[in-house]
Amino acid sequence: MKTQLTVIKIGGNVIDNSENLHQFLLDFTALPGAKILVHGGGKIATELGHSLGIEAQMIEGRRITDIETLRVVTMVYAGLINKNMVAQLQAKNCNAIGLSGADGNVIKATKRPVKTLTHGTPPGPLAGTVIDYGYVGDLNEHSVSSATLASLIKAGMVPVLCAITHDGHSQLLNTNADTIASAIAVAMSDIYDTQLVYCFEKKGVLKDINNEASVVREIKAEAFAGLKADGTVAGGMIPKLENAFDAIKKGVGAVFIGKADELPELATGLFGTKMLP
Ligand SMILES: Nc1ncnc2c1ncn2[C@@H]1O[C@H](COP(=O)(O)OP(=O)(O)O)[C@@H](O)[C@H]1O
Ligand SMILES: CC(=O)N[C@@H](CCC(=O)OP(=O)(O)O)C(=O)O
Repeated sequence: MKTQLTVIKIGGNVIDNSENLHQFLLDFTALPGAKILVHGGGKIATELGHSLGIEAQMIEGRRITDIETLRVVTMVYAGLINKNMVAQLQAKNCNAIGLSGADGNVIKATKRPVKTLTHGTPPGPLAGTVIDYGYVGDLNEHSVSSATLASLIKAGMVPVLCAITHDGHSQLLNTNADTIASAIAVAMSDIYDTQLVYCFEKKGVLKDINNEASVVREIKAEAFAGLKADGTVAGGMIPKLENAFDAIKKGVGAVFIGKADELPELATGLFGTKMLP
């Protein structure tokens, strides 16, 4: 029987609130079994960029990352956020080790080619637009070194991954943190019985975005297109659900989406939204 592993992703809106982050890291530390933390930080990168006169440009939930923006996101994700999070976990007796994808070659990515959008989300205004995302890294099934992550876990450490990857030729790349969490969960499924938990600031996927009591408890893959078409899920929730269903399809045991301050209940499936194949 495989050992259990929980891959947890924490979003930028929670990281931006020190009280919420402190409570989340306490709950994360208390979570039993092997675990990996993946963090975003998009909101903080946008704010820091703005203060430096570098304005954020997002297309379909992904940041256009020119060379100036790459510098900002590297400083924010791999530096400020990652190291603060590791220090806070260490203070809670969790032996965290902070990594970018370049460290130990844990995540190798490929620079996204310039592409023509075929559809847009929702379909319409962006169709046919040629987009150069710049220094954005795409992942494939060979990107994550599961053996290296497993050896850190076996040595008693808790890997904490940021959204910076590399291409193996000295180039750092910016990769969406939801995508990193999904790819790690998929790769680790070869070794562990893996579950993936997406934590953000809402109680789950909501039927009505303004009503926290409207959590959709389970979503089947086949229902996703309809939820997108009728506008129930929008913005950053679209790539999150794409990554969640991708993980389920590729062998991750369970995927949950929900509120960061309900992590214990979320990780046991009591609260939040569960993805179904
Ligand atoms: N049906 C929905 N339920 C919950 N959130 C939704 C929904 N549709 C759109 N969203 C939006 O998606 C956002 C989450 O995506 P994102 O900001 O990328 O997450 P993260 O904080 O994890 O990076 C929420 O803050 C919310 O505004
Ligand atoms: C390519 C790309 O879009 N990368 C993301 C990585 C950070 C992230 O995903 O942060 P959240 O989880 O807080 O949104 C970005 O720069 O916004």
